[in-house]
Amino acid sequence: MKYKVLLIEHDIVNLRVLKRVIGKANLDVISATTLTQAKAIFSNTSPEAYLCAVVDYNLPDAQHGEAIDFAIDSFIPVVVITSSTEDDVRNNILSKAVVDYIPKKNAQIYEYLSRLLIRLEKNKNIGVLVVDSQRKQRNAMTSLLKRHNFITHERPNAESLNNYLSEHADIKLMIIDNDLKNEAGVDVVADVRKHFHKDTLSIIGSSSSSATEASSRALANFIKSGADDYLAKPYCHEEFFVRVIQNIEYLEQIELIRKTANADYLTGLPNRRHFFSQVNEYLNRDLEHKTLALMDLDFFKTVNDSYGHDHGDIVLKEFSKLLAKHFSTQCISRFGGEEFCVFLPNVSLEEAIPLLDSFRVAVSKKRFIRKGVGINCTVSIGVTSKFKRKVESMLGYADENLYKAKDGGRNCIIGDG
Ligand SMILES: Nc1nc2c(ncn2[C@@H]2O[C@H](COP(=O)(O)OP(=O)(O)OP(=O)(O)O)[C@@H](O)[C@H]2O)c(=O)[nH]1
Repeated sequence: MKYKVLLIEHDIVNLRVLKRVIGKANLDVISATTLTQAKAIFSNTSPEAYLCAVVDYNLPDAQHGEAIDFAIDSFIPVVVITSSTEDDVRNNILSKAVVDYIPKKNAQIYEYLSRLLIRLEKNKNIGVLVVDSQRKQRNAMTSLLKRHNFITHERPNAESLNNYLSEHADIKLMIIDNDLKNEAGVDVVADVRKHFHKDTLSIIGSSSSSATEASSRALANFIKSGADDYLAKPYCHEEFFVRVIQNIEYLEQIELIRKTANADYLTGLPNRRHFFSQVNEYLNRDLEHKTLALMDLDFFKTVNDSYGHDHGDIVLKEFSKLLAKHFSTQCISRFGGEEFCVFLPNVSLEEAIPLLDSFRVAVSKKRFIRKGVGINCTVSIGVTSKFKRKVESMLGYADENLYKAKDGGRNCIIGDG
């Protein structure tokens, strides 16, 4: 779903630039130059369709931030932009439940806004769990989190916490108070860490000790027990968001590194190393059937030589998409060059051959087009269900069959004889 952003800005030049920035973030812009106009537009739509509103503090018909109140009352998160440098304007803005406040100083604000919009959209799929015995504290945190579009979860204690986390895969961050009714937060963190690794769940410990020494002891205890960060109460909103965002971004970076390490650079398919680790997991499960197919595009050198390397790359990418579509529930991989592999767990050789053959036919019928030039390609496939302890043995048998398929004229499948 493509979200909308309600933009209320009276300066025409700025309006044009902001529209471009928001459009570039792949969001639909609904713009108005006055509050009256914004109200008229908004009356026909539901707030759920909006990611946020970007609102100028000073509008011709709303000179003191009234447009902010309108957006908040309409349940849309608000980002305020203003050219005012006065302290009372800043204080007035920050006294309202806004997401952020951006002074119109220089061109950098557009870059900042662009990153903020992307963050707000991503947050819609990210859950944050607040574990605190005090309802007031839980409400204060969840209301701040909702402002930034997070999915919020609350628990008054640690009862069945591991089950709750397992059942809610959207939760990427847990903020936990140390003074829970029947347990210390640090002990709960130590237990949670037995089941949820730092790569998949971030934890911020929290406590309301007013003494500096006690607070720094709580921090050390939390970190030693497996938390990633610490938030002392009372906290200011900006510190709260900085810590939340930093911990979420850390997880996103880990995820990005993991994806990059596991993917083939050209096609995005799992690479050979990742394929081996996936298949080995299946092999440890003692499956009834195990089938593996090795595939190789036919005369691919001729494709490169006749149409150029770029066209060859397009063929490899399109072939990969087709492979992923046909074998969406199996383990697939680009092994390198024009060689691909599919592991079909719990599929017998007899069941696999028609599936693989329908893929072979689909490849032979596809026109791989680049810059208006279309070419056809075929694929040879060697398939096996023979297995001796390791995946490498299956690859050896599949390779022998692939060799026979090439030798037998290509564009065909050869199974165990
Ligand atoms: N465009 C492109 N070509 C690649 C890539 N990796 C390997 N190749 C090319 O794939 C071709 C493989 O050629 P060969 O091993 O001779 O095999 P073939 O021409 O497909 O012939 P058969 O396998 O016998 O049907 C070579 O020209 C490689 O340069 C790549 O990432 N992109």
